[in-house]
Amino acid sequence: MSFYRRQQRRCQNAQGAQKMVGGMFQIGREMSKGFNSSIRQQLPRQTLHPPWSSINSVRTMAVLQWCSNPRDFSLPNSSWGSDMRRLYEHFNSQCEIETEAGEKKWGPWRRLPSYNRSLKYATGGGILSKVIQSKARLFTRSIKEKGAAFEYVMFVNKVEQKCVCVFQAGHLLEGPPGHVHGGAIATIIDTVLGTHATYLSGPVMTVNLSINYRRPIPLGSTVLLTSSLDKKEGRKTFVSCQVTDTEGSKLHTEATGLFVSVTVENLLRG
Ligand SMILES: CCCCCCCCCCCC(=O)SCCNC(=O)CCNC(=O)[C@H](O)C(C)(C)COP(=O)(O)OP(=O)(O)OC[C@H]1O[C@@H](n2cnc3c(N)ncnc32)[C@H](O)[C@@H]1OP(=O)(O)O
Repeated sequence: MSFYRRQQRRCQNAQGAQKMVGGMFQIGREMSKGFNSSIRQQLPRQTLHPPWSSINSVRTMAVLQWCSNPRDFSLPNSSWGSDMRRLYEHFNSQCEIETEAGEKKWGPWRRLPSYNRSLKYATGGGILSKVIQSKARLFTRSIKEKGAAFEYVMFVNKVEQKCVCVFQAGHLLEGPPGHVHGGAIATIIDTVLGTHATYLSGPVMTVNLSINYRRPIPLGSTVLLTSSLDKKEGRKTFVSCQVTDTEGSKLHTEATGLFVSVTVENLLRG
C-alpha cells in the first residue's frame, strides 16, 4: 500500500473515531449531570480530550486512532439482519437532525456506545480495571463471534425519559428448541433497565426484577425493548419494560425493575 493510501486510510479511521468519541462526549456530559463524582470516573477517558476542532494534523489523528482503540459493540456489523439495521437507522437518524437552514443539531435520541469493559476506558479506570477482576468483561459483550449471542444497540430519549434497545438474539442463546432462553431474555432486560436507570439516576444496582413471559421469541429474530421511568423515590428508581416485535404489535415479555443507587464503596465492598 502506498504512503498516500496509508495516510488516507488512517485519516478516515481517525475521523470515524472522532465522530464516535464526539458522540460519547455529549452523552457523557448528559449522563454526568445526574451522576456523582464516582460515576464520572467511569465515563470514557476520551471525554476529557480537548475539542475536536483543534485536531488538524494526520499525525494527531493517528494518535487519536490509537487512543480510541476500544471496540464500540453498538455499531452495525455484518451479522445484523435487515430488521436490526432498519430500526438502528430509524433511531440513529433521530440523533442528529438537519434544520430548514441546513444546520445540524441534536435530535431527541442519543445512541449509547457499548464496550466490553467500560471501567477500563474511564479516567483512572485503567488502574482500577486491573485491581478489580482484571479479566472481567461485560457478560453481554463477551462472546467474540459476531451475531452468535447478544447483538444490541440502545438509544435514550431525555425528554420522554425512555430508553429503547434493538436486540437480535443469536444462536447461542437457545432455550426451548428454536427459541430464546428465558435467562437470556432476563439478561437483556436487566441490561436495558439497568442502563436506563443509570442514565436517569447515576450508578445503580438491580434489587428486584419481575418478568412475565407472554410469547416465546424465535431464535435469530430481532425484537424491540422499550423501557420507561415509572417513578423515583430517594435512592430507588422504578422502571418497566416491554419486549415486542419490531412493529411494536406483538408483546413477547413484560418486566418491572427496581434499582437502588450505589456508591463505588458498595461495589468494592461486595
Ligand atoms: C455507563 C454505565 C452503563 C452500565 C451498564 C450496566 C448494565 C448491566 C446492569 C446490570 C445490573 C445488575 O445486574 S446488578 C447485579 C445484581 N444486583 C445485585 O447484586 C445487588 C445486590 N444488593 C445489594 O448489594 C444491596 O441491596 C444494595 C447495595 C444494592 C443496597 O443495599 P443498601 O445500600 O443497604 O440499601 P437498602 O437500605 O437495603 O435498600 C435501599 C432501599 O431499597 C429498598 N429495597 C432494597 N432491596 C429491595 C427489594 N428487593 N425489593 C424492594 N425494595 C428493596 C429498601 O427497602 C430501601 O428502601 P427505603 O427504606 O429507602 O424506602
